[in-house]
Amino acid sequence: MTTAAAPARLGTRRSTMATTQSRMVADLITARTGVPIELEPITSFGDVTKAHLTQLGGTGVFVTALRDELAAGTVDFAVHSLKDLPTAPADGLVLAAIPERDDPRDALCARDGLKFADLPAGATVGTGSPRRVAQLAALRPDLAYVPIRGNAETRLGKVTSGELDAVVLAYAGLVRVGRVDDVTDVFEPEQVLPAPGQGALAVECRTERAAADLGYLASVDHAATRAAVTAERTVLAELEAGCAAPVGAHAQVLADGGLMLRAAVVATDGTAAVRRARAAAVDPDDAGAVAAAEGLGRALAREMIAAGADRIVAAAEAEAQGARP
Ligand SMILES: NCc1[nH]cc(CCC(=O)O)c1CC(=O)O
Repeated sequence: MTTAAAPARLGTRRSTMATTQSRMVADLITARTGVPIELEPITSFGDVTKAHLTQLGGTGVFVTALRDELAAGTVDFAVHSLKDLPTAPADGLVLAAIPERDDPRDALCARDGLKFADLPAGATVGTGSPRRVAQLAALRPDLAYVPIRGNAETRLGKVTSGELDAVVLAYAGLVRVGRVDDVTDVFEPEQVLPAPGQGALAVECRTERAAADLGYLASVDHAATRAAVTAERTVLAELEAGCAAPVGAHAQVLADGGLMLRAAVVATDGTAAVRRARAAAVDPDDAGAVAAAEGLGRALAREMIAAGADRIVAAAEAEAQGARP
């Protein structure tokens, strides 16, 4: 139980990006509610293993350790990168707040200030994301895509050391670790659709506490972000795809209050793709906004499945299974 005097305990992974984003959320909560918060660093299996992400079954590994501490009551709430959260809800836990998202786009960090179009044929591009490889290979099949692991600093080091010509990372993550100056190009969603929920954070706590002593977490929820990421993640869920699947999705609240959702499923070799877009009248401030966003995501996913998207997802998952020891 958190007393009025004792600071609330916020569970966070130890990486620079995780602690920075947790501190961002903690400061926002304190600014809006006056509640003092202290960060409790937690080590996840994903942080200590050298295995490739696809061999670990996706980014769920980063999440499990934080959720164990929430269930045990050793921390009061946790901050995750939303895109790392499995779409299936966790028993006894709830996303009490989804703060306003940062820039969701993917970014290129290349040597010599090079833009994507200027990379020479055969240039090496490092990424651990099948979603990025699939979409980049469709744009530039003449480049060599190299699987990489590690935090943002480790990945950027492969470019400065000359091991790779470029790496691709999320713009939001680069901002949070103070490395936005390494960005040499940014991919618009029309070129490379981000991961569902990319750039957004999620504040998670035990369900019964969200409506009780942790009710103040709702103070940092951002309705337009919640509607957008709900639509994006519903596409992923409906496709029965994991966080490591070659699925991109991005939703935007339109000026007229509608919600425009775009999604793509692209074969990891860039040869086959299903891309669709659909809009719906979703007012983020309306009580039914989340349900309407789910309906939009479900409808778009079913349209994509009818065009063969599930077969591309299944092939990619089989390929990833084949890569796991
Ligand atoms: N698992 C890696 C991860 N999880 C969230 C982000 C980016 C930050 C965000 O999406 O909030 C990253 C790094 C990356 O994709 O470059």
